[in-house]
Amino acid sequence: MDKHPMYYPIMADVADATCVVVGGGPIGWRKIAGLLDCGARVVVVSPDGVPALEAAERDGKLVWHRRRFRPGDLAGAALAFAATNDEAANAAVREEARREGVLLNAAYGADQGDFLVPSVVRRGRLILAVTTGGASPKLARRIAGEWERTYGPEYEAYTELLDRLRGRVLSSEADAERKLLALGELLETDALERLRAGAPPAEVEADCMKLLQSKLQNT
Ligand SMILES: C[C@@]1(CC(=O)O)C2=NC(=C\c3[nH]c(c(CCC(=O)O)c3CC(=O)O)Cc3[nH]c(c(CC(=O)O)c3CCC(=O)O)/C=C3\N/C(=C\2)[C@@H](CCC(=O)O)[C@]3(C)CC(=O)O)/[C@H]1CCC(=O)O
Ligand SMILES: NC(=O)c1ccc[n+]([C@@H]2O[C@H](COP(=O)([O-])OP(=O)(O)OC[C@H]3O[C@@H](n4cnc5c(N)ncnc54)[C@H](O)[C@@H]3O)[C@@H](O)[C@H]2O)c1
Repeated sequence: MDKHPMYYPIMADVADATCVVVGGGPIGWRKIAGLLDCGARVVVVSPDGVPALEAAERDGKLVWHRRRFRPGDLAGAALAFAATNDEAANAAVREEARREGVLLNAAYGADQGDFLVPSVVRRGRLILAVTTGGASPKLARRIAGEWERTYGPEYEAYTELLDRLRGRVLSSEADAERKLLALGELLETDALERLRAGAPPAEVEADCMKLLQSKLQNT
């Protein structure tokens, strides 16, 4: 078996980071759309592009240089994306990324870049991401599809509820041992089922807190 990279998974905050996407076809656009969703400053280099790219430029959402890639285009970039259909251009982007120390996503082949874009399910702050390391993007997509069904929209409110409850437990007056006990109970309530059934989050939170209070007080 070939040796594959031991990818180090991270969740990157790209808000206001300059991300250069080279190539404005459907694949380049998929990366651009994902970056815009995360608040990145997107710079596109491509002689032409899909209609959605035209619209995004018109709306002032990104900067688009309508020309072929040239050395210097990655200056100041935090991340770079090579998504052209031209082998020489993709290789030129790769060379410059190496030289400049810019992390590169190579849409044309997993082994050509520094990082991969996974398939993602978002439920607010809860983010599920999966990759096959380039073996089968379709399998990654399928697994994310399964997660879509398992982790429904209620998980967004549930995650926020857990965050608030956790904060309330940690900032309570109870001693450390009782806090730990209460934290251990956080996932043992019926909050998820109730949120799924449409109960108001504030009501669920109040009931959960009552339960946790008993752990914080009488042990
Ligand atoms: C997850 C996702 C994210 C995204 O792109 O945003 C993504 N590919 C997605 C879908 C997808 N891509 C392809 C198909 C057609 C079926 C097939 O070929 O299997 C489908 C299925 C579909 O569209 O349903 C074709 C394809 N993909 C790559 C190559 C080049 C090569 O491998 O040589 C070729 C052949 C091109 C050719 O024909 O020449 C390369 C990459 N694609 C990756 C990510 C990275 C590895 C991730 C991993 O292995 O897990 C990597 C290495 C680089 C990267 O782009 O980061 C996105 C799902 C989005 C979602 O979840 O909605
Ligand atoms: N990662 C993935 O999921 C995935 C899926 C399918 C294909 N791919 C790969 O991604 C590549 C792009 O796919 P696509 O469907 O968007 O292709 P496409 O041919 O529709 O678009 C390529 C874009 O690159 C631009 N381009 C060409 N030469 C350039 C240069 N020198 N400088 C800047 N821009 C240049 C073109 O003008 C065009 O806008 C494919 O060739 C394939 O290798 C990746």
